[in-house]
Amino acid sequence: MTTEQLYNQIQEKKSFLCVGLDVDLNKIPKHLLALEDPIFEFNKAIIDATHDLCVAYKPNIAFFEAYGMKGWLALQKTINYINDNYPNIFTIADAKRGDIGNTSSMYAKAFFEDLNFDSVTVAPYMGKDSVEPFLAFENKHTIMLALTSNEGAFDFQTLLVDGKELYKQVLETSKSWKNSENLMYVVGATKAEYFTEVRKIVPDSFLLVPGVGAQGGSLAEVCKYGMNDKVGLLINSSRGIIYASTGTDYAEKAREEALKMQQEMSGIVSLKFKV
Ligand SMILES: O=C(O)c1cc(=O)[nH]c(=O)n1[C@@H]1O[C@H](COP(=O)(O)O)[C@@H](O)[C@H]1O
Repeated sequence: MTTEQLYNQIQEKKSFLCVGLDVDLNKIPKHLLALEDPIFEFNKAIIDATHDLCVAYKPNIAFFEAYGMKGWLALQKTINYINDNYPNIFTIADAKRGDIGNTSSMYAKAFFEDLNFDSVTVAPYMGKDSVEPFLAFENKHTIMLALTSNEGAFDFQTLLVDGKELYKQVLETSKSWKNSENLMYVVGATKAEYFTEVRKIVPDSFLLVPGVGAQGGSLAEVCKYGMNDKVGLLINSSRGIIYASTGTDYAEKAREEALKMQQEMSGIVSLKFKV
């Protein structure tokens, strides 16, 4: 998918919501556990209930890998279900990969070719040759961690290197990499005050913004400081949407939560573009 197609979808749906699929068998409604593939059945119901309100889905790979072969099969069924039924929706494999070049190439193949995701999250710690193999794929996107939503972000990401915070160095340096137009960046919603600085370095890039909902970040604040001319944001909520209810009405309640976010986004988009 191209960023233009993603932007068109944002305009059409008046939404820049990404629903995170972080499926934990201890948290999903108990009646699903009797089914052959509870993870997929849970995802399918959430996707069917929210697809018109969001522009992206982000399965977090850890939540599938934790269940071994069954989990990986559920991941494959989930991505195929989205691609077959809602092909306009942007898909993010939240895998936070990155390794020496030839290994990164295999990670990229796994998520872009075998599973056919539109994007994958990547950690920048190993530098240029660990990220460029992901960037080589046309119309696929590499979402690199810049400033994360967790407390530990302050351990390294904001340390000064040559008088500049490390996350700023990461953003700046990555712009010189081959095919850097295929980069997007993760910036946590819990750090809204940093978005102004981020936008000075990457004014046009899409930012994946986790941390609203369960982690307490504010959608309005992120939009105030982080939005660009083309919105340029994908705001993720996982637990706040998918675990809105633990009863048989879980999909309905997930829709209600997604709708609340979409309505807030619709107001912001309409105001910004005066539509
Ligand atoms: O890359 C991510 O998606 C990510 C980066 C980050 O800085 N913080 C963060 O929470 N995430 C992911 O975003 C999701 C947030 O989930 P909730 O807090 O339940 O909305 C989880 O899948 C996290 O792994």
